[in-house]
Amino acid sequence: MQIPIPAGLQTRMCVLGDDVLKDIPAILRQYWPGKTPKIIADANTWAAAGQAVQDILCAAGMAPAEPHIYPAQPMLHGDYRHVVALKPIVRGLVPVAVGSGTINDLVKCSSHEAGTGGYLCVATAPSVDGYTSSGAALVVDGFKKTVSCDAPLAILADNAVVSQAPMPMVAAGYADLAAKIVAGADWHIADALGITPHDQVTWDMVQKDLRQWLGNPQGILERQSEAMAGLFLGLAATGFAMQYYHESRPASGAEHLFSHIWEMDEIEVNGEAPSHGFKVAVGTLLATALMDETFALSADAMRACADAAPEVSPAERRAQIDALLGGSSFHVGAIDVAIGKLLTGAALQARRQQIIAAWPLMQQRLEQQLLPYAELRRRFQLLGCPVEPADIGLDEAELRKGVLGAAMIRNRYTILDLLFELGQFDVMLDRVMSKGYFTRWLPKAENHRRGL
Ligand SMILES: NC(=O)C1=CN([C@@H]2O[C@H](COP(=O)(O)OP(=O)(O)OC[C@H]3O[C@@H](n4cnc5c(N)ncnc54)[C@H](OP(=O)(O)O)[C@@H]3O)[C@@H](O)[C@H]2O)C=CC1
Ligand SMILES: O=C(CO)COP(=O)(O)O
Repeated sequence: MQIPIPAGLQTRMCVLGDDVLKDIPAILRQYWPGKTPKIIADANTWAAAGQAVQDILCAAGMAPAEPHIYPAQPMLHGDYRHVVALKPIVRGLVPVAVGSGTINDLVKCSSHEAGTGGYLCVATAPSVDGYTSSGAALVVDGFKKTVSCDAPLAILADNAVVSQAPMPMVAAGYADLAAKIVAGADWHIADALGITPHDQVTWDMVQKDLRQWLGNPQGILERQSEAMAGLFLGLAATGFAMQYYHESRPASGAEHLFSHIWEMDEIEVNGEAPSHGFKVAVGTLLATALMDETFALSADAMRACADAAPEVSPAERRAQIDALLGGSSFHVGAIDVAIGKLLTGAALQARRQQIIAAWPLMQQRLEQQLLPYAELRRRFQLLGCPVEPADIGLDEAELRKGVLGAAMIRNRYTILDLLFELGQFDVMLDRVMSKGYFTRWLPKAENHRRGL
């Protein structure tokens, strides 16, 4: 199946199908005539598809370079330091990324910076929406950000490989796709306030068929071909939306920001970092709960709460940032972002009025947009996604830190900014924590990381 590519994107082809790896030599000759391919994989993805691709290249007389294979352990992370190391390795060659989100991001960024004229991505799991996007989600000097870089020229996904990927990776992809529901709600909020207006073409790329792609979790659990294809198609379409929009707003809202804080804090469960999609699953439930609690209030009730809430001065905000993130590698970045977007005085009052005026519109849009919390949780549970903070190694303090810190690290207007500006951040967080949305946190005594 040729996955449709919106006009004007860098990506030239995206194929999901049976036995597609054999087409790789022809694709390489078409887009990179006369150049030498080099596979970048890790031990797991080498076994899943890398060796097969190398054999196909050799059999086709393409004389591929020696593959670059990362060990399976310690697990590879999307850290910019790997990009620095990879750049000289891929320079002058055609990089062929064989792997999932991390390998793809490392190859995407290093190919771009080494000027290879693009790269070929061979996806090995339906675990993320990043294959088709034009950014790489990387930790740069301790700060998780999306680094802008060219998208792959071609993406191939072989059914036999992606549909046999480990179920936790499939579930992670489902959660990354389900996150687009709540990320869309965040965009509705920003649009209703005139801060980030919708781009209809981008919006439709993600949201038009989203409920259909997500609608058969049982089929995904059973690895039914149509349901699996829908999952991959949805993730690919979302990546294309990021590529088209030139940033990740169509794919990410508060739920991703929570996940970034937890990733930067290197949370672990049983000694392993939970996957991107698993952190996003808990983030998606958390953001849904925050939105449900917030918009359960009428405009009048929210106005009364906001009127009684004191404003936060730059010095007070700075103290909050220092207290929460001081000593972490992302402290300085957070100061720039969070102080930069802080509203005070007349500007804050004007924003509060604007929010209250747009309240009925936001309520109506979010009611249509959001999946009920219980249904979202049921689907995640069915697929084996985490649904409780303890499932991804969070104690109560770390969960709170994710929410408070998420509001400090990105200049993207979400429910978190709205709550902060209304002076209702702590109130709504306390409600979510006390009303049974979550019941299992890691006991503080078991959290040995960083002396939390
Ligand atoms: N650029 C963007 O727009 C986006 C980027 N991301 C980023 O993607 C990263 C997460 O990617 P994700 O795919 O979840 O995880 P990883 O790429 O980190 O892979 C997790 C594990 O799965 C293994 N694996 C992959 N495919 C197979 C397979 N077919 N069979 C067996 N094992 C397999 C990998 O092996 P091995 O370790 O050997 O590779 C690895 O051990 C994060 O850094 C996230 O921020 C996420 C969304 C969007
Ligand atoms: O992970 C992403 C989308 O799934 C990228 O989003 P961010 O903008 O939060 O980095």
